Amino acid sequence: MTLLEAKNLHVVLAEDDVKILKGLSLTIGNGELHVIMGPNGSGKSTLANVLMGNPKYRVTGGTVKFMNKNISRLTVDERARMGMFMTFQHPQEIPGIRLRSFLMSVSQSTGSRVPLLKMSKEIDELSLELGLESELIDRYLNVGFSGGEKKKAEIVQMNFMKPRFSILDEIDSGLDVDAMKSIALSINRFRNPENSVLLITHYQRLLEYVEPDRVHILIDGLIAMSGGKELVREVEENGYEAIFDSLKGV
Ligand SMILES: Nc1ncnc2c1ncn2[C@@H]1O[C@H](COP(=O)(O)OP(=O)(O)OP(=O)(O)O)[C@@H](O)[C@H]1O
Repeated sequence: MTLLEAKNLHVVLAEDDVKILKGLSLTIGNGELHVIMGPNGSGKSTLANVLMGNPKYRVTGGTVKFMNKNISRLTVDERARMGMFMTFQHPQEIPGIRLRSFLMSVSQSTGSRVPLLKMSKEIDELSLELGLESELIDRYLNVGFSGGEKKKAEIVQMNFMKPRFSILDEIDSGLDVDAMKSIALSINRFRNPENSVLLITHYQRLLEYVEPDRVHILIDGLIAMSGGKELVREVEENGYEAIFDSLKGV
């Protein structure tokens, strides 16, 4: 069953009408993990932001459906309440908010009746699993965290909130080998037939541990090619030039 369907998406920057996505279509089924790769500036983060409803971007054509509902007019908050979640390429520092209390209050605001002690224990277990010091989950969110610690904190949030659809924007950037492996294993443990994931990455390394259902190459605002894991290897070996050339029939 389809979980997310973007059809013929045309997107510009809200402030100056610069075209970024130029007719992009993407369908993701329940339980599937899709990977998006592409050259710098091709529109990967824009796609992530548009799916999540960031008002910096204006959709000038096309539709986005989530769980069969047209969500094009919904706010970020409304999309999050429907089960959409996004991690950021550069997670922001949020002084005043601690990860543990933030997660517990989000959970309560969505009607969870799980006792606080049990929630707190789950947060500890998830952090331990990722090798994130428990001291960090009681510190202000991302304040003074290293790059890798910020990414791990994002994955703790995903695992705790259990969103139907997670967009992971360069979750692997700046990670050492061990951190990369623990994040990959955590994504694998998170996967189930109900939860879908869109993974944006530049590298093959994470995909040594995470098995994608589909890989898409985004070039100049469009999905230029889709396929299996072999596409990742092709990109790693030949770069995007070879894909450009094959599209032009060179
Ligand atoms: N908020 C913004 N302000 C100005 N330009 C933007 C903004 N967001 C995106 N762009 C421009 O849109 C294009 C696509 O950017 P985007 O960040 O989506 O690319 P990307 O594929 O994620 O790149 P990278 O691999 O470098 O992260 C780029 O030319 C970028 O400069």
